[in-house]
Parts: sequence; structure tokens; C-alpha cells
Amino acid sequence: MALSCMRCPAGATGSARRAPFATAAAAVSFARCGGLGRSASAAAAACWRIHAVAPQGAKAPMTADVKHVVTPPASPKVENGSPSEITLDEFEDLSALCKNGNDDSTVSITVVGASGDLAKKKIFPALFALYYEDCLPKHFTIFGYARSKMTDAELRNMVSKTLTCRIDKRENCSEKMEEFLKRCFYHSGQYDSEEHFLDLDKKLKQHEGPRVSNRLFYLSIPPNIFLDVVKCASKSASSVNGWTRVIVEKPFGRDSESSAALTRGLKQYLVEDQIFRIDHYLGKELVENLSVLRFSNLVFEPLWSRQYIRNVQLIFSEDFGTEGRGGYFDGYGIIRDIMQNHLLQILALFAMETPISLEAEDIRNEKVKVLRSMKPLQLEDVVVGQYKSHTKGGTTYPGYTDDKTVPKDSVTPTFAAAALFINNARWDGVPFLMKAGKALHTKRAEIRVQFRHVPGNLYKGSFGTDLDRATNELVIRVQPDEAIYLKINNKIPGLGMRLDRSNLNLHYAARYSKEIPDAYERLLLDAIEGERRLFIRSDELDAAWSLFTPLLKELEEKRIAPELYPYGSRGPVGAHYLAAKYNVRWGDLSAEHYKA
Ligand SMILES: NC(=O)C1=CN([C@@H]2O[C@H](COP(=O)(O)OP(=O)(O)OC[C@H]3O[C@@H](n4cnc5c(N)ncnc54)[C@H](OP(=O)(O)O)[C@@H]3O)[C@@H](O)[C@H]2O)C=CC1
Ligand SMILES: O=C1O[C@H](COP(=O)(O)O)[C@@H](O)[C@H](O)[C@H]1O
Repeated sequence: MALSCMRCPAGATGSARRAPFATAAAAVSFARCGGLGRSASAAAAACWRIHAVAPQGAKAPMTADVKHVVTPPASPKVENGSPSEITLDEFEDLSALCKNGNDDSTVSITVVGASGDLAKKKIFPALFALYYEDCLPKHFTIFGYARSKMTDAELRNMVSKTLTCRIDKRENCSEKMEEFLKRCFYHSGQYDSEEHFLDLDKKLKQHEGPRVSNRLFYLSIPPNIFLDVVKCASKSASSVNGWTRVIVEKPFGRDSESSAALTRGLKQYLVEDQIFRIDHYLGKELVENLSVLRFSNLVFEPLWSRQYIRNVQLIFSEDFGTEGRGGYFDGYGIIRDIMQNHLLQILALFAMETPISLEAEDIRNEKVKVLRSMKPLQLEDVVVGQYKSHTKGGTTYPGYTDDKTVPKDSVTPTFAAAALFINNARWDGVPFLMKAGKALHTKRAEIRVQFRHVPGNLYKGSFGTDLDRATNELVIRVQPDEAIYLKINNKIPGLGMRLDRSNLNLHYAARYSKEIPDAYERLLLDAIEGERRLFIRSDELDAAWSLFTPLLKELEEKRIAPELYPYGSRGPVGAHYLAAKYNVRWGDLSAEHYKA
């Protein structure tokens, strides 16, 4: 089925180009367009040297926000015997729309901290993937910046080791890699030297030529040097005629005070619209899909409240420890590393009211309302744990404090479970349980929604005394092996009346042949396009810290001892007691889960 897709006009905004809540057919009409179409708000942020601070949550006029409508085909393809089913794979192939034909401007992307782990592991590979999909603007240059001495060739060699091609798209892969690497350069400099950034500026100008220069700086460095870099880059290397944006990696502070100080510091040199605080979980495919699922399907939204939902679980686990990152981790712990950002962001998206529109500010306004309706976490609603050494099958796995960069008496949690509540009409009394841990038995991130019991259930007798087992559960498996499935009750075929539990399963690998893009690809592209929907606004960040700061202070002041759990186990038993306090059972640990 061929679809004729129109390009967006130069002024169309990112959110107009891609609609997270749209239905399949409508999604086509919001397909991405060329990266340099600048929205009114992006234009307002064009000059880094503007020091005025935009009013919080202010909504820029969206005069250029034209949404194209692509008429769906007259007779949808008949698939699986259902005439109404449209093959979404065909709607999905939008890569051609990423092509940017703008000859008048260039984008320079400077990866600050290019010698580091994140740059190698995620940022350069994501940039290559965008290039491979023709999603980078026509004129672009990538610079690595760090203190390490390296030539352009050495940077290219380093980067080339982590580039991969899409599993389903390998044509011309090595040629594309060569082309991409030729557009990567390196500049060695100190992070606090305006002079070194001026040297970078000269090199950038050579590549940009006479075109309008847009500049994106990705701060892939430890947080203690964020401000030095922003100051120097702002003074010496910001664009004079285009936009300048900065992607800031987490952690955004350690608590309310340090986060506010960081924001104040950044705002000495940037306006809020130039700051792209990244939370890469917001770029994950199934997190994006959360709102589509809810707002474009009639069957879910009416159930999305305390009336039908018993509890919501947000679960993150990794099957490896903090090896190699212990030094960083010990200053933060799992609550700051995962809960205060990744899981809380998912919670806000999950629980928000319907936004007025798909504009970034409308969505972020709704998320902030959720966060501000929540009660700060209490110590009695939290369980903390730390992994200890464990020997299995002849292999000994190290404990957290066996890491040389971690103090032997560290009480930093590597596991935490928490019960949070939203004090609003929709969610009053519904426990939102979070659980995050390192060195557990599995690597997984998922959202579990447990629905209430069916009132006066006719089939009660078939479930025995455990009615919880009979309730519906919606699972959104963010990773790995992305899936959305709904647990339902059904009759086992036959003459008797025996009931079974089955999954209605949207399993991405079975449904779609295309590889799911990495979260960093989506977020980098959004930053280039000036789309802020998936980045954290400063008031969201303040609200998030307000929820966690009192608890974090109490844990640290009282030096609360974490419950030890063996490396590779299911985590501390305390997490079960916490859930039981609110009549909840963790869905990921039920016997059924292992059967599925
Ligand atoms: N790695 C990951 O998986 C993730 C990382 N992050 C965040 O991304 C950012 C970068 O992470 P990552 O790449 O792991 O960090 P690294 O520790 O690898 O640091 C990146 C680069 O910064 C420079 N650097 C390191 N320490 C210092 C220091 N004390 N003073 C000055 N420069 C220093 C080094 O470059 P040079 O010596 O050449 O100047 C290093 O190569 C951090 O903010 C981190 O919290 C967020 C999510 C995941
Ligand atoms: O931000 C972080 O995320 C990673 C997990 O990211 P994922 O995309 O691999 O799930 C985590 O390992 C790290 O500790 C944390 O800082």
C-alpha cells in the first residue's frame, strides 16, 4: 500500500510532526519532516546570548504549527480476515521524511566528554543511526571535545568500534559508516577554558561556512563541570546567527537545593528553552506508546482511575551491579539514579490528565500537575537494599562494597522499593509502587497495572479464595523484548467449565519487523528539531526533587542500613512487606509471571 506523504513546511514544529497519541492512520499525518524547520519557540531561543529568562511554562505562539492530513487509503488492506486492520508496518516506513533539504543552514553537534563511556556507548552510535536513516540535516558536522589528546583519526577509530547498522537494514553499511566518520572531528581542550572553546569555535566556523549555523552541545561529562562548560561554550562558541542548544545529562543535582543551584547556574548563560534535560527513558518506544495506548483507545481511558485500578507498579531491574561506576554511584544511590527520574517520569506520563494538545508545554504542564499533587515520600513507605557477594555455579559475584571505589561501610542503596500516592480525584488512595535494583536476577523495565476485582463475579467459585489471581493486569514491558499484554480470564475449551488465565499480547518482535530505535536517537533528533516534549522542564525537576529530598536526607542523616540481598537474587524480602502493607503483590514475582 503506497502512501503519499507530504513534507511539513519549514516552520512546522516537532510536535506537529509526530503525534504520540495519534491513531495509526493519523500518525502518518504527523510524520517527521526536515530537521531545521524552526518553531516560534525554537526561534525565540536562537541566540544563546539572550539572558532573559522565559516565564515558567510560557507557551510560545505556534503560528507555524500546520498539521498535514494524509487521507487514509480508501479500502484498507484485508489482513488476517479483518477488513478493518491496516498493516502498521507500512505506516511505519517514514525514513524518507527525515531527509532535510535545507541548504541555508548547518547543524554542528559537539559531544563534550567525547572520550567517555556514554559518548562511545550511546551518543555516537545514535548519531550514526540517525545519519543512516537520513534523519540528520543535510549540512552537519560532529565534534568530539574532551581533555584527552586525540587526533581526528583517533576519534574516528574509537567511534567506529561502537557503530552498528540496523539489523534489518544492512545495505551500504560500511560505506555509510565511512561517510559518517568523515564528518566527525575532534578538539582537545579544558572544560573551563574560554580560549579552548574559542579554538573550537574557529574550527566549527570553518565547517559551517557562510550558512546559518545552529549548534548543539551534548554535555556528556560529570555534573561538577556542567557549569564550566556552559559558561565557556556560551561565551566563546555559541552561534551568532542560528540557535544554540545544550543537552544536559543527569544527574541534575542531588537534592532540591543542589538542583535549584544548577538551574540558577545554567540560567546565567541559557534561557530555559535552550536547556534540554535528558531522561533517556522518555525516549523509549514503549514509554512513548503509553499515551497512545491510553488516549487513542476507548477501552483504556475510561478505566484509568481509582475506580478500576487497584494499583500501579513501576519496575526496573538490572542483572549486573555497579562495577566500573561505583565511584559515581556511591554519591547518588538507586533512588536518585533511577526512581527520582526514570520511574517518576513514567509515573507522571501514566497518571496525567489529558493534555490540551500535543504541544510540549501542554504535556509538561500536565506532568507537573501530577508531581505537585503527590505526597513527599515517607521513610515508612520505603525499603532500601544493597547487594552482597554471592557464589553460584562456581562463580563468585562481587558485593557492592567489594568495589574498590566504594567505601567498605557504604549504606548507599542499590535497591529500593517505595509506595507513592497522588492526592487528586483520579488517583486518591491508589498505591503507585516503584521498585528499582541493581544486581538482581533479571534485566527488565515494566509498568504493571492491576485492576480491581469484578464486582459480584459470577465465576468467583472457579478462582478459589485468591481473587487477586482473577483480576485483569495490563503489562507494558518497556524492555527487553517490548510487549504490551493484558491478562484476561477465559474458558478452557471443552465441555466443562474450567477457567484459564491468558494474555492478549502485542509482542513487538512478532508484530513489527523493524528494529526499534534506541532512545538516544529519538532524543537527539528532537533536540536538533527543537522539540522539547520529551525533555524535563525546570519546574518538573523541582517538583520531582521535592518528593524525594526529605526522604533522601533522612536516609543519609540516620544512616539507615540497607537490607542485604545476594547478587542475582530477587531483592530484599522487605519489598514484599511494603507491598503487602497496601494489599499489593508484585506482579513480576508471581508464579504466573514465570509461566508466561
Ligand atoms: N555511562 C552511562 O551509561 C550513563 C551516563 N550518564 C551521565 O552522562 C554523563 C557522562 O557519563 P560517562 O560517559 O559515563 O562519564 P565518564 O566518567 O566516562 O566521563 C566522560 C568524560 O568526562 C571527562 N571526565 C571524567 N571525569 C572528570 C573529572 N572529574 N573532571 C573533568 N573531566 C572528567 C573524561 O574525559 P577527558 O578526561 O578526556 O576530559 C571522560 O571521558 C554523566 O553525567 C553521567 O552521569 C547518564 C546515564 C547513563
Ligand atoms: O540512567 C541510567 O540508566 C541506566 C539504564 O538504562 P537502560 O536504558 O540500559 O535501561 C542505568 O544502568 C544507569 O545506572 C543509570 O544511570
